[in-house]
Amino acid sequence: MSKQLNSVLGKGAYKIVYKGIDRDEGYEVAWNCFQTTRQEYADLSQEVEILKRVRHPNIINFHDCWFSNTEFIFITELMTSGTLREYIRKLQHPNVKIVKRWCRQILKGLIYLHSYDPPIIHRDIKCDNIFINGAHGEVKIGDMGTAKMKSGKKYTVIGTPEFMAPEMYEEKGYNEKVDIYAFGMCLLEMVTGEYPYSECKNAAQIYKKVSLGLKPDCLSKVADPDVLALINHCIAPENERYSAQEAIDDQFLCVEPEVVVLTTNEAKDHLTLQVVFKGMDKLSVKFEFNTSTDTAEEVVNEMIEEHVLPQRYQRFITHDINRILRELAGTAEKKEGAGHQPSASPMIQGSHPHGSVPPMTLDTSNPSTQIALDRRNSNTESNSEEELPHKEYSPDTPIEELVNDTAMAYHRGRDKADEWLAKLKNQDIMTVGDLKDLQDSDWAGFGLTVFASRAIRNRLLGKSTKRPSSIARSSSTASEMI
Ligand SMILES: Nc1ncnc2c1ncn2[C@@H]1O[C@H](COP(=O)(O)OP(=O)(O)OP(=O)(O)O)[C@@H](O)[C@H]1O
Repeated sequence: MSKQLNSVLGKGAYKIVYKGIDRDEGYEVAWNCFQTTRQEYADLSQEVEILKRVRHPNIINFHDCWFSNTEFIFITELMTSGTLREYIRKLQHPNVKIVKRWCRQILKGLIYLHSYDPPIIHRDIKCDNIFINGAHGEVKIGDMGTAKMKSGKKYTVIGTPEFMAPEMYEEKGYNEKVDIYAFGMCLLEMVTGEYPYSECKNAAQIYKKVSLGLKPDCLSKVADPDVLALINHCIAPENERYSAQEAIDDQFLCVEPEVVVLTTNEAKDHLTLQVVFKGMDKLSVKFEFNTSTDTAEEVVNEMIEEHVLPQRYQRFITHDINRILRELAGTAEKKEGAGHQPSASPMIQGSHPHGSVPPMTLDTSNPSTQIALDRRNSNTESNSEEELPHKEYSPDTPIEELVNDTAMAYHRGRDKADEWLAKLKNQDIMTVGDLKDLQDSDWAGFGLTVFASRAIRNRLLGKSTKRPSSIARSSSTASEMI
């Protein structure tokens, strides 16, 4: 149950938003008050049911709602750093990196909404409805589901004229692509700092321009051809317009991977490497590399075949692994010249690095979803499940039992089991019952590798997939997430 606090977070044309506190959990929330009648509230029951089911890291969470007096009150996640619009004004011209980050997050939210059957259409995407949590630069879509509440009120147009696709003005009906049109206008505002169609004095003028197919004046100020192309794909006529997935796959938003060295063994011939996708904090692909037997080309091809990496990064990642191997070889030679180390052969494309390892980028900032690819040369771990007898776990079985059985089934040592346990316990998972009925997104939040998640789930569900790391079929491969 939440309690309203007196501080006003903001006022819009339709609602006042206060800060509130969730009395049970102790966290702060946004307390939204929307003037309505009991009948209108009752008419919204279907929308409310949908909103309660919507759960995505890039969409503001809807917690609870009720009718009181003349108000529809709904409690949502609190965002601490204001709206994207305020940020754009503050930063003047946000740099391209930030713009890409924002866009990817907004589009991930839209991909999620549009993947419902029938698709959930936001209908009022604009920079004032996109919120930021400054500390992590997290971006979330807000003002969900209010389009229907607002219809029939004194402002009859649903949406905001500047961001409304031409088909929204017509009587013919529209689909989820109206959100992509509005996203295109948001991107335009992000890169120019101007509200689209600011040359128009009122909604009627905007309507006239939009229905004549005239683009906003500030579009001519977009200098970057990639940005311009993406905006144009988003604000194109409905039948030519990008879907949310096509927009995120656009060249401008393509993420740039980088390969980093995580660990090496003492002989320096077994490396643990990681492909990190810049700007995609939660995604990385970790894999073993044996410099005696592997080549960058082979390893990358293998990961592409397993659908762990998208084909389009083949050249880039191969090149980056070879760069690392050359750097290792270079350091080895230097050391050799200085007489500190035994001789080292030049180490290009999989020859032997016997020299010492140079200081390399060690990315420890990325604890979350890692795809641990235990490749064929890994001499420590294997992914094939041993035929441990199937076991039914009752809900009150301590989580230790399930995790230890899983580790044993997949030949993982005590250390691994302890690492998995710590992560689960950190999220208050104490018994097998706590794991039942969890959604994919809950599992992703544990910070376990995809391998560990799948292995534990398989064990829990009594599945023997033989290859829990069969990343091609996993729900969060790089290729699906990028
Ligand atoms: N979840 C939230 N966390 C923090 N502040 C919020 C949140 N939701 C809304 N606000 C604040 O309240 C203000 C009013 O909310 P909002 O703009 O959604 O109202 P509205 O009446 O639906 O809007 P509009 O006039 O755009 O139709 C926002 O500008 C923002 O400052």
